[in-house]
Amino acid sequence: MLEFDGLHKSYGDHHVLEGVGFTVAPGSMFGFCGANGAGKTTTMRIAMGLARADAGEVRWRGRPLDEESRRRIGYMPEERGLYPKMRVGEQLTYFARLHGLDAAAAARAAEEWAGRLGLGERRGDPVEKLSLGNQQRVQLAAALVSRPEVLILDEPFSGLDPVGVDSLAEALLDQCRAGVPVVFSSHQLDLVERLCDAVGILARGRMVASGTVEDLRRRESGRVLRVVAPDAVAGWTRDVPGVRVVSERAGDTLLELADGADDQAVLAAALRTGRVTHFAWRETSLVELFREAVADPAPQPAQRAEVAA
Ligand SMILES: Nc1ncnc2c1ncn2[C@@H]1O[C@H](COP(=O)(O)OP(=O)(O)OP(=O)(O)O)[C@@H](O)[C@H]1O
Repeated sequence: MLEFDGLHKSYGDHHVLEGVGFTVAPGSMFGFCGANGAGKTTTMRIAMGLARADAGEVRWRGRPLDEESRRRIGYMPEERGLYPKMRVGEQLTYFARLHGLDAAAAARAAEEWAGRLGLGERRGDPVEKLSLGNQQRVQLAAALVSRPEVLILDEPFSGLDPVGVDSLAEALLDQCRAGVPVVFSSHQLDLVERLCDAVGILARGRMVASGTVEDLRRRESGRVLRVVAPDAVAGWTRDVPGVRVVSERAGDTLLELADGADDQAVLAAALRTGRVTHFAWRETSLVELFREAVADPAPQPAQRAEVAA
């Protein structure tokens, strides 16, 4: 297990992390989400020893990470760290050697990863001559080239075109299948939903939601039903208890049902308006779950009074 346990970090009086914790099992892909400035990079930098936690620790296989175990982690920093004038192939070989591969194994791994990430023909080019997206691929290859036991990647998909996204996604899924735990941060929630078997959402210095996307859906406060009844007029659900209208347009209605509200009573009310052409629970997207999780909690009455005073 890769365990992030009770991480606290402040810069001056700014509490960035206030007890962040999550675990990533071998062979699983963890999507680390949160608004800009939520603390994702800080969390990853602490894991890599580039920032010091005020409290808490990160463990791999039950032991706190140290310099030695970090050499077995493939890390892709947000601020990217390539040598612009060095050729792609040399650079990858260099990173592989830094992580302990011998010269022949490093050269083989560099060639393999350049090929797998679509950089085969660019091996002889200096990095600075590559487009940003291709530099991104080199950075990822640099994280993979040492056959890491763990992958920690800070926004690896940003700036990639759809083909780049697919080749990176395939490479990461391969790593997972080989038993590597993968953590990556991303604002591309559709991608996180597609690739990750677990997701964590960071807000206000804590993980406000974590689990599988299915878990998060189950924990959601209400369930959303879509009903299309072309002849219905606005307010047709008025008499059904526990139902809140989310949106209503030309007979196409989204409804949030409180726990215990009767969906069959909704159907009966819809049928009283005429034809019903669609009646189904709607799957909440990760984007909606994210919005709900990071929304500021409503202030308590006492706090409201303070604000008003
Ligand atoms: N060295 C530092 N000194 C002071 N404040 C810092 C430092 N590093 C990070 N911060 C602050 O910590 C907070 C969290 O930053 P961090 O980069 O970890 O967020 P993030 O979730 O990765 O954001 P993004 O999605 O925008 O990359 C921000 O408010 C940032 O300004």
